[in-house]
Order: sequence, then C-alpha cells, then structure tokens
Amino acid sequence: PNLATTFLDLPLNNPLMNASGVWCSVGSQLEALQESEAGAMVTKSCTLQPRDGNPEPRYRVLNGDKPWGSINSMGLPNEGFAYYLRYTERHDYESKPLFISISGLTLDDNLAMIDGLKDAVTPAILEINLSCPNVPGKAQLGYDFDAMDTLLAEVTSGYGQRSLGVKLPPYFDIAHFDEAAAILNRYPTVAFVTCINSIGNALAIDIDSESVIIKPKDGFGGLGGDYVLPTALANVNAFYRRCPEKAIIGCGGVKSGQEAFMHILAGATLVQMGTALYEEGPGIFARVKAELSEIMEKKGYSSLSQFHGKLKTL
Ligand SMILES: O=C(O)c1[nH]c(=O)[nH]c(=O)c1Cl
Repeated sequence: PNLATTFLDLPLNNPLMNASGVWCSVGSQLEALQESEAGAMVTKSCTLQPRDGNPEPRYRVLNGDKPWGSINSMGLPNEGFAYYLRYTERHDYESKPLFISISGLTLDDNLAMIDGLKDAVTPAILEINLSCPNVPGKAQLGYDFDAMDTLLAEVTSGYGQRSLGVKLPPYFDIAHFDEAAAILNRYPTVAFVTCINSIGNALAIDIDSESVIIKPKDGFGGLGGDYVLPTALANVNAFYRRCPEKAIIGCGGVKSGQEAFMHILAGATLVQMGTALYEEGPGIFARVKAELSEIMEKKGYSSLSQFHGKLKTL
C-alpha cells in the first residue's frame, strides 16, 4: 500500500506527524523529527517572547503501568518566535513539510508574529493555536466565538492570500460544531483545521498521596491519549462534514495504525500524535506507518484516498 498523500499541494511520504508541543520545542528535538519517519512536523506553539511556562511537575502519564493518557499544564513554555522562525529557515523542506505553530498571548502578539512570517520566504505552513488551556488568566480563544472571529479577520488580512490553519479545542455540542464551522467557513484562506487540542482542565488524583499529580493550577490540566480518542474522532468528522473546502488534520488518541486509520476514515488528511510520541519517542512514526500499511493491506486498500472520509453510518 502507498501511504503517500498531499497537503496544500505539498507531497508527503505519509500522513503522520507530531502534535504541536510534543518533541518540538528545541533544535535537538526538531532535528530528531526531521530525521524520523514522520511525513511532516510542527514546532511547539510559540509566543512573541520566550517563556519558561508553569512550574513542574507539569506533565504526567495517567495510571502508572497501564497509562490511558496524559495530563499536562505546561503553560506554553517555548524559545520565542524568533527561534522557531530561524528553524523554518534551516529546515530541509525536501525531506518533509514543516508547520509552525503560534499562540500569541494577545491579538497584537499574534499579528506581530504573522507580520514576521508573511514576508518570510520559507514554505512553512502556519497553524494558529486557538486552544491552549493552560495559561492562567487566558481563556481559550476557541471557546470565545466572537474573539475567534475577530482574530481570524485580523490574522487572515495580515497574512494576505497565504493559506493557514487553526488548532481547535474539542467541542462537545452540535450547536458549537455548527457555530465554529460557520465562522471558519467565512475565511477561505483558512485552508485547514486541526482537531483536537487536549481536553482542557481535567483533574487526576493519586489515592496513595491523596493529592493531585501536577503542580500548576491546583492539578488541573489538559487531557490527552486514549481518553480523548472518541472526542477527537467526533471533532474531526464534525468539521470534515461542515467544512468541505478545508482539509482536516486529526489529533487525539493516536497510538497505533488502528487509531490513525479511524482518523483518516473520519476525514483527517494528516494525523498528529502527542501523548504516544511523548512516551515512545520519534521511533513511533516507523511503527505506526507499518501498522497503518498492514491494515490497508488486509483491507485491500492501495492508497489513503480509497478510504479517506469514507466513514459509514448505520
Ligand atoms: O500548556 C501548554 O503549553 C499547552 N498544552 C496543551 O495541551 N495544549 C496547548 O495548546 C498548549 Cl500551548
């Protein structure tokens, strides 16, 4: 079977990539992704200035030996926009496409980063993060539809005719799928939607210590891993159905070829891995590629297009 695909007219060897935030904050990690079997890669969401982020412990896998997922409240630690812009200038675009994720703390910061990017000659693809749940005092843009609309109006005009994408939080209500999609569909240069970011503000408890397990925010943090797969699939399919002109990138609960296959069936063109990558490292891409290929072989599919978005209903 052939795992090759295209995204915004760029060729990819396979549809797998990292989720922003995982294994992509510093040069050594980015180089490891570059060397890995990932079909594409994305940088850690950045702010205009470097940030230390929240106090540790701020990431934990949940339930010890049999982890069902992760909880994190990193707090947007990153090396700052200029660092990632420099990486976009030294990335090997022949080997795989690069996405750059920005998550400005203010509209002005987002516009400043957009301004820095729009003149850049690099073909890095912009993914704007509207869904960081862990910056104390900063509500998620993705849950404030007016603010999201205003940001998209400003950002798309600042970015001109260049295509870009948005990273959305999970939604849990059909009316919210409808409203978010209606906003996105008013911005034709928003060429893709990445669903989902972590399920925000979960709480994990350790009964031995009778305590929370991460330090920031009294233990509240974003949930990833097996726990979020059904919600991730729903968001991928909801936006796939509602935004026929846009590509969907699936993220959430992918740890093997099985979940990658589900995301593609639900409408994802590319598939991101976060928690599973954090735990296994960049070798995961070769493993999941082989597993996806085996599933396709068994089902008689020779290309992704033969089942992409072909989820059946009853
Ligand atoms: O705490 C974080 O850095 C973080 N953590 C997440 O789970 N999603 C995000 O978008 C971000 Cl920005």
